[in-house]
Amino acid sequence: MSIAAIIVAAGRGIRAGGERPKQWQRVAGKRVIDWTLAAFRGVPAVERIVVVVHPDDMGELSGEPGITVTEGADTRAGSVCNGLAALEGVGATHVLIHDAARCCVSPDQIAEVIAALGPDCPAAAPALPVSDALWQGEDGLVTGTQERTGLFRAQTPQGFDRDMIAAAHATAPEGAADDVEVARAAGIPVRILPGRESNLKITTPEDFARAETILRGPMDIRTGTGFDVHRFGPGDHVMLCGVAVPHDRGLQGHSDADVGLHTLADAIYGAMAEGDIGRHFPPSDPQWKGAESHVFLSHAAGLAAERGFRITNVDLTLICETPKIGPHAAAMQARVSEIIGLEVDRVSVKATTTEKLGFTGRGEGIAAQAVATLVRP
Ligand SMILES: Nc1ccn([C@@H]2O[C@H](COP(=O)(O)OP(=O)(O)OP(=O)(O)O)[C@@H](O)[C@H]2O)c(=O)n1
Ligand SMILES: C[C@](O)(CO)[C@H](O)COP(=O)(O)O
Repeated sequence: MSIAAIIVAAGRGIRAGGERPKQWQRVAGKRVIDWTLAAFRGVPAVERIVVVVHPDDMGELSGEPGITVTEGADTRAGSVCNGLAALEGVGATHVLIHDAARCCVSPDQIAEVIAALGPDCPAAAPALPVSDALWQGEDGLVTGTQERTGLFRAQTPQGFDRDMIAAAHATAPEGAADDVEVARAAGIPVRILPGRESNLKITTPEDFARAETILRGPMDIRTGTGFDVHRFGPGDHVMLCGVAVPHDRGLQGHSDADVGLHTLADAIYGAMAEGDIGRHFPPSDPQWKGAESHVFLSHAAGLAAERGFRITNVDLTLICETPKIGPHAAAMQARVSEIIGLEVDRVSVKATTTEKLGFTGRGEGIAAQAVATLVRP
C-alpha cells in the first residue's frame, strides 16, 4: 500500500469570518493549516501530501518542505478532483482526503483510517453517531421530529482506493457534500470508523476557541519550591524582599544577599524545571557582584511569561529571630507584587522564628522558603 493525502484548503471560509480564509488564520500559536499538516506529517505511512489552495493563495505555502501545492476550484468536489489529478502517475494506491479546516485531527485518527483500508475495504471514514434528538423547525418553532437511529456526523480524513475514488469523481453528480457521497454514488461501499469529538471542522467564529482549547491540551499547573540561607556579617541593614530593613548586622552574599527574593526566584525557576538562580546568574560572574536581587526575580518571572505561564500566587516564609519582619511585611508584599507584576493579594510574605533553635535561632543568619504556582492555559 502506498498512501497519499489530499488536504483541501481552497475554500473562502465565509462562515468563519476574519480577514483571511480560516485555514490561514492562527489558532493556538500556529496557522490552522500548519496544525493540519503537522498531524499528517506525524503519520509515517503517509508518503505524499498534496495541498489544494485557492489560486490567490498559492504563495501561502511557498517554502513548505515535502508537499505538493496545486490550485483549487469553485467547489470542494472540484478541489478534490484537482488534488487527485496532481497524484496521477505518482504510484499512490490509496488516498486520504481531508479538510484543512479540521486542524485538530490526531495522527491516531489518520492511522486508523489507513489501517482500515485494504483489499476488502476500498473506502473508510470516521463519523460520530448523532446523540441529540433531531427536530425540523421553521420560523422559530419545532415543526417535526426526525428519527436519529442510524444517523452519523461525517468527518475526515476519508480514505479510498485511489483509482476507485478518481473514477467515482469523474462521473460524480454535482453538489456532493463529501467524498463518501461521491463514492457511494459510484457503488463503492464505505466502512464507518469511530470519529472523535475533537476532530471538529472550523466552520463558524466560535470554532476557533474550541480548536484552541483542544490544540493547547489540558491546563498545565506547576508548583515550585525555593529555599535559601544567607549568613549575617557586618552592616546596618538587611535587604529582604526588596526592602531595606534597618538592623545591627547585614547579610553576606555575592549580590545584595536578599534571601527573600532569591528564594522566590528559585521557586519560579523550580516550577519550570529551570534549575535555580545560580544557573541563570552564576556567582562566578563578576557582573552580579553587589547586584540588586530584583533583577533575578524579574528574570524568573519574565521567563515564565515567555513560556506562556501565569504566576497565580507566591507564598514566602522568612525564618529568623531578628529583625522583626511583621512591621515590614506589607512593604515587602507590595515590592514583590511590583517586581513580578502579580496582584498584592496573590503575594504572601510571612515570618517565623525557630524558637532559638538551630542557626537561625542562634542568630547566625536568615533562611527563607517559598512556594510558587504557575499556570499555562
Ligand atoms: N471550493 C472549495 C471549497 C472548500 N474547500 C475546502 O473544503 C474544506 C471544507 O469546506 P468548508 O468548511 O465548507 O470551507 P469553506 O468553503 O472555506 O467555508 P465556507 O462555506 O464558510 O466559505 C475546507 O478545508 C475548505 O478549504 C476547498 O478546498 N475548495
Ligand atoms: C467533508 C465534511 O467535512 C464532512 O463533514 C463536510 O461535509 C465539508 O464541509 P461543508 O461545511 O459541508 O462544506
